[in-house]
Amino acid sequence: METIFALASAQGKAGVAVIRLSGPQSHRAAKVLSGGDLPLRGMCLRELQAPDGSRLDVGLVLTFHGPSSFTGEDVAELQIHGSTASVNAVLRVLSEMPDLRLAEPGEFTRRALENGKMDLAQVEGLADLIDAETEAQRKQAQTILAGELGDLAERWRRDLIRAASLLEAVIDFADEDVPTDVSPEVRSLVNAVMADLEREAKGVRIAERIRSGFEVAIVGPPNAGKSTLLNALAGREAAITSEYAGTTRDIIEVRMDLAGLPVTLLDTAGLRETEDHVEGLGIALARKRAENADLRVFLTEDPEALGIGMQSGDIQVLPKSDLRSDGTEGVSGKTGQGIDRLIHNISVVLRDRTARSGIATRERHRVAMLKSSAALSEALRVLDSGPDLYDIAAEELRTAIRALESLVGRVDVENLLDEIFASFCLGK
Ligand SMILES: Nc1nc2c(ncn2[C@@H]2O[C@H](COP(=O)(O)OP(=O)(O)OP(=O)(O)O)[C@@H](O)[C@H]2O)c(=O)[nH]1
Ligand SMILES: [K+]
Ligand SMILES: [Mg+2]
Repeated sequence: METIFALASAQGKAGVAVIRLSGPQSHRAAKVLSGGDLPLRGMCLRELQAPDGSRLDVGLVLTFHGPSSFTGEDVAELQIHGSTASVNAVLRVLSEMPDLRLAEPGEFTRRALENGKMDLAQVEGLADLIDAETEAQRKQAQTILAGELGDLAERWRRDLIRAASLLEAVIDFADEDVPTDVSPEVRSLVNAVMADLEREAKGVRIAERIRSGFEVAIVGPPNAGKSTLLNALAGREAAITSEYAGTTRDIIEVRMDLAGLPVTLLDTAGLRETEDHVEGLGIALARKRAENADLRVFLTEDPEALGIGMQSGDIQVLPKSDLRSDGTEGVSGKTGQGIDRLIHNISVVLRDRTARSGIATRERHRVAMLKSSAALSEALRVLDSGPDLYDIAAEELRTAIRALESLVGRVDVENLLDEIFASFCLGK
């Protein structure tokens, strides 16, 4: 096994930079760099030296012994000053050592997977955690990283193995009198797993939204103040505003953290009948994107006039509240009046939806769970034909079990690994 190394912290200036090494030569390399023996375990402060004895930097050297390390191999970490030049100097010396090479993106984590330190779902959770920008994303990633999907899959797997073994007992003793009818217990085990699988599969859509962000479209007639509102929500001049009706034509997208939720706000063209060809194109685009968004904010007194249906959870809010003297509630992008309440109302609707997400987070998980569920439903159907077809039902159960095993990467995932690890950053 080769020893790999990489900068584990972010590129660029920082207080501290962490260089990580993993593999059989990692401790020896750290020892050569620090010019002397290292304590058997733990951490020490050392001067790091180039082969000619010149000083590279002073830093902390940490050693971990496999299998009690992130990768499961011997690991060393060098915490040095977070300077681009210091990091490059240490990386250069490492790259000149025999048997050491720069790690590929995700290679440390890949070794952790191969050494059984984490399952495939946890690897995905780790990737999500590193990408997490909002509180909702962080929490979702932590659940997966903690191994909860793996635990759930293991519970389902155990129940299905029990169901299959009940059937197999009948098959094995087909010539003898098997006193009890096993099918009620098999049915009940299978039905319970199927119900779980279907609930989890449904939650994936929401979980994916938490990962990629909810789209919230601002719609209204021209000059309602949509772009001004978008800018106020985003806290910057993302869209052009003017007194000219028909200013916005393209969709303006702003990614933001809205009360801990990842949201992409969409500003759209004002909706009206128009003779202007280009404005008409903008309006068609606005309708399409708004209808497909997760939530619409209708900035208007008359939503019906816009020709887009309000969907469940959609929010209507009156524009330019600063111009209203009648005390009605509304929002003003100009003065900021009502903005906090609008943010609150949007977050309540979205948070209510996030409560419906389960533990599974990815399309890959959904496909595996539906495949498993389809095999289970086939098993139940075959079961109706009585003990003669129990072997076929048992085979369907095994298909369902294999689909669940792919969730955590026990089977059928070789071709997936390159794709998953390619999305990792260097040094992870
Ligand atoms: N008094 C007041 N004026 C506003 C408010 N919001 C926007 N305006 C003004 O109304 C005009 C239109 O604002 P925009 O934000 O461009 O409106 P829009 O809905 O994006 O318009 P289109 O893109 O043309 O559909 C501008 O002159 C803004 O300064 C508000 O809350 N109060
Ligand atoms: K305008
Ligand atoms: Mg606009």
